[in-house]
Amino acid sequence: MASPKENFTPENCVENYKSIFSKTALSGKVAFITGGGSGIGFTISEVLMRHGCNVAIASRNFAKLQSAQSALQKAVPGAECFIAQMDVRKPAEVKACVDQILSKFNRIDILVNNSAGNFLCLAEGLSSNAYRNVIDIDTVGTFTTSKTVYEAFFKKNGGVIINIGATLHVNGQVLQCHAGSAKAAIEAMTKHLAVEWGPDNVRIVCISPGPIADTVGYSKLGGSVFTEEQIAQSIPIQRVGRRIDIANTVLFAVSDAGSYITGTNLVVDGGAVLTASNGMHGIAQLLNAHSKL
Ligand SMILES: CC/C=C\C/C=C\C/C=C\C/C=C\C/C=C\C/C=C\C=C\C(=O)SCCNC(=O)CCNC(=O)[C@H](O)C(C)(C)COP(=O)(O)OP(=O)(O)OC[C@H]1O[C@@H](n2cnc3c(N)ncnc32)[C@H](O)[C@@H]1OP(=O)(O)O
Ligand SMILES: NC(=O)C1=CN([C@@H]2O[C@H](COP(=O)(O)OP(=O)(O)OC[C@H]3O[C@@H](n4cnc5c(N)ncnc54)[C@H](OP(=O)(O)O)[C@@H]3O)[C@@H](O)[C@H]2O)C=CC1
Repeated sequence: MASPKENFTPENCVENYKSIFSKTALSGKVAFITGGGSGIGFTISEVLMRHGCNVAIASRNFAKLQSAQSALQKAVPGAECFIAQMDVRKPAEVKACVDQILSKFNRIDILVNNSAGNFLCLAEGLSSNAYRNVIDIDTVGTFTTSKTVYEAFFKKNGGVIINIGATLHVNGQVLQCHAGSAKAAIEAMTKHLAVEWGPDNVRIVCISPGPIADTVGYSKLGGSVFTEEQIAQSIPIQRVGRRIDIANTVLFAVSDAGSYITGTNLVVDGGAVLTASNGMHGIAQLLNAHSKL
């Protein structure tokens, strides 16, 4: 079976990227990727650029965005990467960021709501502030950014919104009450917005990854405790996900090939959610040994 176990260059880009799509599939388009300076968001940005799309990436850490921009421009000189600092929890910063992107490119065709925060914690040990903070970043941040882009551009011109979800809420994953609740709401929001904004030619698609190696999420949520082989054994496809798996799915969903897809959730996890271990005692005891992971 073909495995996209790609190698990364020192700049974290995909080495010898082989596209299944035409390299001009997204020519002339502009994508706004929140949290595009690292992990899954970085590879989504790279893959969209490799198909002719200019991108804008934004998050809190400007130095991280600068180094991502320089790596992306080096790997894909034919497309432009614009960076802006913003916190998705602050509507004024999101609005200023969208205004900057529109003054730079005059358009936004694709929004990827990828920014998120997470950690492992039993509900019993979670403060209300910690729960609220994750909901603020993931769920409210997704709503604020979607609404801001809709009002500023999509309402008149149409567009595609990709919400990066997760499968945590499907089985009530232990240690994930905060993030599972946040991602469940994102999945629901995807349907509500698809219904309301469909007539304006706006599609909204949720893409929910399983465990994705080489990411902050993976190492924070158990990937640094269990080996890749241990995690792979529990997944029907027998390997952990790679960033490219999610980036290629985003490419498909935003391309013309995905033009009739809206209001749905694409789970991209090799079947992991079907067989994921979720025992309070096994996982919680092991991981609780690493308090505040
Ligand atoms: C799912 C796995 C379950 C079990 C594992 C078992 C086996 C699995 C094996 C492998 C798994 C491999 C992969 C996982 C699979 C799926 C993952 C699915 C979803 C992933 C979702 C993600 O979002 S990943 C993205 C990860 N990236 C980040 O988190 C980067 C951004 N993060 C941050 O900025 C911070 O971490 C933050 C979220 C805390 C936000 O920072 P900030 O706004 O500065 O917040 P603070 O002021 O620091 O804190 C606010 C309150 O939160 C409390 N807090 C903070 N950290 C913790 C912690 N670790 N534990 C408990 N509470 C915490 C903090 O104390 C504050 O509350 P107060 O009451 O004190 O004010
Ligand atoms: N990794 C995995 O296995 C899985 C990941 N996911 C999802 O994939 C997405 C990417 O995760 P991953 O690549 O692992 O992790 P990263 O930590 O690399 O990505 C999260 C990004 O969000 C940004 N961010 C965090 N808080 C804010 C904020 N308040 N405002 C703006 N941006 C913010 C971060 O940048 P900065 O710090 O500069 O703000 C960072 O670039 C997330 O939505 C996550 O929930 C879902 C399932 C599995």
